[in-house]
Amino acid sequence: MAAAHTVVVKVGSSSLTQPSGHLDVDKLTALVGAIAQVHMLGGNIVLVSSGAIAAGFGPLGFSSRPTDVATQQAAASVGQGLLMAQYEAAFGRYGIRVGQLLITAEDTMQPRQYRNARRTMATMLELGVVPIVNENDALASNEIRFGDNDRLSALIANMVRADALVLLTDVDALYTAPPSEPGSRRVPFVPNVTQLIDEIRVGGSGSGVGTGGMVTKLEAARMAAVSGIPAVMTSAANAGPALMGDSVGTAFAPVRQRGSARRLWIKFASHPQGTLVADSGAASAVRGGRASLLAAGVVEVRGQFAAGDAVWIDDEAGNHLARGLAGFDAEEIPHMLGRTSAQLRRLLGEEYAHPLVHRDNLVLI
Ligand SMILES: Nc1ncnc2c1ncn2[C@@H]1O[C@H](COP(=O)(O)OP(=O)(O)O)[C@@H](O)[C@H]1O
Ligand SMILES: N[C@@H](CCC(=O)OP(=O)(O)O)C(=O)O
Repeated sequence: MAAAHTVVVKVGSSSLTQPSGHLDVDKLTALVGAIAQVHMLGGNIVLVSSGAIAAGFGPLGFSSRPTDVATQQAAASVGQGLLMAQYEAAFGRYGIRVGQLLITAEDTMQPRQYRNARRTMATMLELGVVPIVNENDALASNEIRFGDNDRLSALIANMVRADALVLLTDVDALYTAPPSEPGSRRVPFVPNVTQLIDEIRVGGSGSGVGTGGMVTKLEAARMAAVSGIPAVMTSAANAGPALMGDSVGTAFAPVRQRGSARRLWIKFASHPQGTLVADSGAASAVRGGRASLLAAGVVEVRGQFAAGDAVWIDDEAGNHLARGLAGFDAEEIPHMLGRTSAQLRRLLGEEYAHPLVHRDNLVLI
């Protein structure tokens, strides 16, 4: 961490607000102080900040976080402005400019939006601006929204080629079980987060304002790890020591070289809307990696989905082999099953002579 040049810091709702649903300006100011210190030492920081919904519901007169999506979106629209006003003022005391980026899950997968977001953030960093990122809650549709910002922060870390990801929350570390359970123990280091799962029991949010709890934080750590990015998870109160490289919280080692953000999204963040069942030949081709799923090797299609939606690819025994983005709507696929590309071209036309899932859009489980 001490050697990292570009760091993505994610802070959760519970670390920025009071339980009443109003922004806790002292907490926000303390966080900004820690980030400003790194910035003044020449480090690049991208801040992924939650808190729009939590900051918006109190001023709108609600006594607790709304549960329906439309009201959450309205609360986020109110809260996002309040949040940015506080960040502008707090960073302004150090002479640091901030800029807002509101991103949807689609932006992290569509190549053009992805490139634009990456270029904008790179330019902001060159200009000495601290980008402050949140999910575009007002626009994100229910089926595809992240909801929490943990996984979004891992995708942003991948996007800006960060050297480290810092997840700040209301608990000081990962524990062997939800910390409210007696006997749960602190876990200081996770050498391979992709293999962790059996010994650690994780639960949802404990705060009433956060979303996702430890489940999505571990997913974010896993996404970072397979992108070659180390992660640290600790409480927002430990932001300063964590950014300075002190051993606080839980450190997650990277397990692999950097991969593409699009494939990370498909593997960890997409919501499959249906299933394509592969015959034994297609199943072994998919398992082997780098193969597209052709209609000739698919025996069944289940579910309602449109071209571009995520689907499971299963074998005939019902095992999940992979996730991918469908190349066609579910209704189009029954006419295509079992046919080769040449047959599809002849019978249905050139636009059908394509894989059901292209290998660039297919990720093994
Ligand atoms: N094994 C675990 N170790 C640590 N915290 C856990 C664990 N399982 C569940 N949690 C809960 O996850 C919460 C943090 O998630 P969340 O409330 O979504 O925070 P944020 O708003 O920062 O994203 C903690 O307060 C804790 O109650
Ligand atoms: N984009 C939402 C994030 C929702 C949320 O609660 O996230 P988190 O606190 O990171 O679990 C917001 O700003 O309110």
